Amino acid sequence: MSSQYPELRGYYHLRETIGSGGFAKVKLAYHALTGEKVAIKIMDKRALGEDLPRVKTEIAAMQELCHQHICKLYQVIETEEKFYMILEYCPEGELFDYIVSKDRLDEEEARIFFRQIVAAVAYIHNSGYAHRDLKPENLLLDEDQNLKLIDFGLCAKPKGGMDNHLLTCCGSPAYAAPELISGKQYLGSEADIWSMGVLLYALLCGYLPFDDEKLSHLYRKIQSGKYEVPEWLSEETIDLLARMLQTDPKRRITISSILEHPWLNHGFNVPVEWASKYKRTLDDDCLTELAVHYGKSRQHMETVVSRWKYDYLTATYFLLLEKKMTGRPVRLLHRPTVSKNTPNPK
Ligand SMILES: Cn1cc(Br)cc1C(=O)Nc1[nH]nc2c1CN(C(=O)N[C@H](CN1CCCC1)c1ccccc1)C21CC1
Repeated sequence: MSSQYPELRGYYHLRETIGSGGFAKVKLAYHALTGEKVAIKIMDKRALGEDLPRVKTEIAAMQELCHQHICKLYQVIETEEKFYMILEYCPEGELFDYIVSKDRLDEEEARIFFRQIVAAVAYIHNSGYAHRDLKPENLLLDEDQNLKLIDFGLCAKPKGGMDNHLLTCCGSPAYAAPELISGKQYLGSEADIWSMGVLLYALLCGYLPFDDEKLSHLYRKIQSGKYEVPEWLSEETIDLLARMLQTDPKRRITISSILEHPWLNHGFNVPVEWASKYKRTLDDDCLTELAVHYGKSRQHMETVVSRWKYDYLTATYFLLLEKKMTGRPVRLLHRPTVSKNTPNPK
């Protein structure tokens, strides 16, 4: 198998394919030095065609975005024919499948998830990005049922900041804002708020507010802004949904007002902590373990890690940090885990 992916040999031990889309596939793998599970998104450049810029967009965005509710990028490998993105592994799969398995979520459970989604989007917008493809398929669950946002291939970082308008129509139709499908100029942040409204509705109802087999009929429904309000929704829920699914983007609720909305804070006495929990400074224990492993000084490791080249060292640092944040020993495997195709050293 690794003969098919020679660039990964010795660094990652590949396992089964866990996802495959048009121009990409995602495989489970183990990072050799830490033994940690990762998800490797493998894209073939030829198959990508004119979608190639999307990959560069996604890589650039994910290198800048470091947040507890955004799927972490550890390493990027580019070869003649392929891109490899080594990403955080989320063992519980897509939020989409979770909603389907439960029909719909009750308010308490939906609120816990939605607070995490709002935290991720507030952080992205504050970093000057808009995701533009928010939907339950792009939200994965980790082992603690925490949400991780993925697929930044359609995200935008408007030049000159978030007040500059975008034009490209993208994302999934059922989650697309009226101004986006009418081909008008739009603000990525406002379009994201609309998609979050559709997402919240899907969490609480188990079906979409605007749906139709015929695309033209779906567009008409979205532009009407009319949707069915089931009797199990509370007043506060109905109020928040109405403010997010506001067809006029200039009257639509902003992310900062969502953070203060009664529904989001019902039963909580702390506001949503949307700032990144990742520190700017490098972690001492991780640097020390790296220094011991590579036989270099701690100072040298700090200098090299700080270059954030998203190479194997960046991945090893982040995965050591992951072990520390989840209360496990900050240790590298001195003899990397032997996989069936690692030849015994002579
Ligand atoms: C499905 N599943 C079930 C279990 Br259990 C774990 C998973 C799983 O996929 N876990 C997982 N961890 N980390 C990742 C994944 C999936 N995954 C993904 O990036 N998955 C996306 C899913 N997109 C949603 C809409 C279109 C495609 C993907 C993108 C291209 C090709 C295939 C899949 C990453 C790498 C970030």
